[in-house]
Amino acid sequence: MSDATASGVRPVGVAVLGMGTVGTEVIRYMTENAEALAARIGAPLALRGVAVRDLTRDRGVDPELLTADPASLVSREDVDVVVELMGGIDVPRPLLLEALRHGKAVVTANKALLAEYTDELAEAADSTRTDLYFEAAVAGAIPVIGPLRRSMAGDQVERVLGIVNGTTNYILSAMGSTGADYAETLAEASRLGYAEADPTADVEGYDAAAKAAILASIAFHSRVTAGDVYREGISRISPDDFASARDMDCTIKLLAICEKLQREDGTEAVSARVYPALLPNTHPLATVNGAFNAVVVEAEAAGRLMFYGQGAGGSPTASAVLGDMVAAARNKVDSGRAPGESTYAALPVASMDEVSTRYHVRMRVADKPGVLALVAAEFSRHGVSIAQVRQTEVEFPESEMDDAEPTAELTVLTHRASERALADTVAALSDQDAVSVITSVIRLEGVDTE
Ligand SMILES: NC(=O)c1ccc[n+]([C@@H]2O[C@H](COP(=O)([O-])OP(=O)(O)OC[C@H]3O[C@@H](n4cnc5c(N)ncnc54)[C@H](O)[C@@H]3O)[C@@H](O)[C@H]2O)c1
Ligand SMILES: N[C@@H](CCO)C(=O)O
Ligand code: NA
Repeated sequence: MSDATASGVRPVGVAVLGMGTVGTEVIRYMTENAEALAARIGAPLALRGVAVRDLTRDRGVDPELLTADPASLVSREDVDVVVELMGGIDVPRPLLLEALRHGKAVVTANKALLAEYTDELAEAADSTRTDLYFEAAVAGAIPVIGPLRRSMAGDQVERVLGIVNGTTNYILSAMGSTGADYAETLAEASRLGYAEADPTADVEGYDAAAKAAILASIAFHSRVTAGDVYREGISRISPDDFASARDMDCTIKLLAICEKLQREDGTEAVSARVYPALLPNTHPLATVNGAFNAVVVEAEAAGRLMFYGQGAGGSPTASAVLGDMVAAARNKVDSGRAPGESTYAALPVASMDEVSTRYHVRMRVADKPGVLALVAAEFSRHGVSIAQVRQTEVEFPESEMDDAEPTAELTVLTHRASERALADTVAALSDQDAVSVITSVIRLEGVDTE
């Protein structure tokens, strides 16, 4: 570490890579609350440099500290903690490896990077016995990585169920309350600044899948990467799906689900998946609306815990980053180290075919004798047990009345069944002449009953 201050305490040197939405807030709070942070750490934080792309912009930071070359900061003698808030994978990956190999503690909010490369980052941190912190990478301000890594380190986590993407939760909440369709609501989310210019990572579930990978790895002491996570986005959810959910006292949420599965041979595996699912209105996650996030953790001894709050935005995300910076800086002052990554359990990742859940299947069928029996027979033939069936008559606009055959909409709620059995049932139903279309298949989560 570098020079001592007037009080004789050596400051903890900090380099911040990236000064965008989150980086700007981190530096602002770090400056405004410098005294309080110094008291909590036992030494002041000293900002040694900030990597930015555009050196000409006034950012309220001493221009001497700005550099367009992040590599020049990561191995500097007077830098102890490297805070990465640039985003992306290819640029930060070698920078953070370099920082860790030089013994710098790393704090990052970069879920995309962590969901692919935690292994090599953790290995680099181990090689110099330094820290790798990433609370902000999952559910922004909400403390969830810290509790899983530390507070629950003595328990056996069985399941993690979360709403971990604010953009999609905003869209689904708005669709549920206004009856608007997906495209209209996405446009509104963009207008309000919730959705990014390219919303693909959010609406197609990639962002949530990265977070699910990080959560599953920590919760089950195993290695799960983004590519291991089964993923479906929300773009096919329609106002009719919400109407049908309401009829069942349910809502629809994009869920990240990480759970331990018992395989047929008695061994255990991890399932990590992201998809929009029906959730009973009585479930604690059903009331999480707008851009908020929440994560429910179920563990053997603790039972069910719920973490709720702001999962995105400059200030909330900065809160998590600053918490990690304080912890990392304290460890530098005390020569301590945070709990590292533990993957001792090395559980394999289960395929989606091994997952079983309940399903809500909507289809349009010919409204004539024998059709209900035929549909029921297909479910039965594939070993899928039906829990409820609802039938409504489809009313056609007057202009189409002359050609229209009598048609019914059938809604079938199943008991728990395997993905494979359900997929086979749907394929068989689609081949039936009496079934004109399978309108939607949505899983039902958050119910304890079979
Ligand atoms: N914004 C949020 O709500 C939020 C929440 C949780 C996690 N995160 C994560 O935090 C990170 C930062 O997000 P953000 O919203 O602040 O992004 P941002 O795009 O607003 O900021 C990133 C900044 O990094 C700079 N940058 C990128 N590459 C650079 C390079 N090579 N050299 C110098 N500067 C470079 C960009 O110019 C930009 O100013 C991302 O990994 C993101 O996934 C963001
Ligand atoms: N795009 C993310 C930001 C937080 O990771 C979201 O909507 O939740
Ligand atoms: Na968090």
